[in-house]
Amino acid sequence: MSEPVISLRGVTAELGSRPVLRGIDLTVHRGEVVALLGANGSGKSTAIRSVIGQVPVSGGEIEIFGTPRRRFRDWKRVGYVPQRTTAAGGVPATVTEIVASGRLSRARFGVLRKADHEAVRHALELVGMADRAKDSVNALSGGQHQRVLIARALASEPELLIMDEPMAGVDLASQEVLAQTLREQVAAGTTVLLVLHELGPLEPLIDRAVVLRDGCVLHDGPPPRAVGQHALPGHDHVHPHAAHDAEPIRTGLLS
Ligand SMILES: Nc1ncnc2c1ncn2[C@@H]1O[C@H](COP(=O)(O)OP(=O)(O)OP(=O)(O)O)[C@@H](O)[C@H]1O
Repeated sequence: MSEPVISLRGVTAELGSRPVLRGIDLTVHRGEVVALLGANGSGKSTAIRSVIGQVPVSGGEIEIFGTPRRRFRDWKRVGYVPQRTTAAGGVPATVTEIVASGRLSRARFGVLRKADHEAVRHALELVGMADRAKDSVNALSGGQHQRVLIARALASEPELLIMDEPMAGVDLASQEVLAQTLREQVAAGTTVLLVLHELGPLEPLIDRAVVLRDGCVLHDGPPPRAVGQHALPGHDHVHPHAAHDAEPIRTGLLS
């Protein structure tokens, strides 16, 4: 197996006085696409925010590209799409400016050069938003905001993409566009960890699913075929690739 790009071992975190991560083990290897699944409040966002350093951990170890997270500085290698939020947070900015902000980590002395501007334009093309480049982000719909945030993450041409529900609020046609974009990124070797509620058009891309429940890993293995009826509490799921005598996996995604 190739080297781990993300590694969490026994990670615990509290928010307020509430234990939110209660000993998470999670490894994502180079080139893998791993979906983080689980019910609302199970700790998915907190887990990925602990990886990018937005949530302090109280125990365990996190490594990114083999470096302890505390010492990791090479953020240009990482693209992050936060859980759905407006791209500018009410600040007046154009679509290009937001996406360009994702390129700054690669720009020397914070100055964008021709190649950087091209990367920004390319990222906008990848998410089908090139025609809105000059528009104010405040004039975009929720799903368009989401696509701009994805373009911002892609603009630094990251080796690792961490995305929190990237498809939230995105219509099906645009989901297909984004799935195709992601497929190309993955084919080019990008590693992906993403929070999802439904596998949807991304399903064929997912190598592994990690299901959280109450801040613990409930399942780490083949993705469930459907995050719907099949995932209801108590439903015994046998993955079609599993051996015939394999133990059913209780995904319990929604419990
Ligand atoms: N800032 C905060 N302060 C206190 N508790 C928080 C805070 N943010 C999240 N929590 C709590 O931590 C738990 C995990 O939240 P988290 O956002 O990680 O869940 P999630 O699995 O991503 O959920 P969802 O599917 O709803 O996005 C929840 O019980 C939530 O109430």
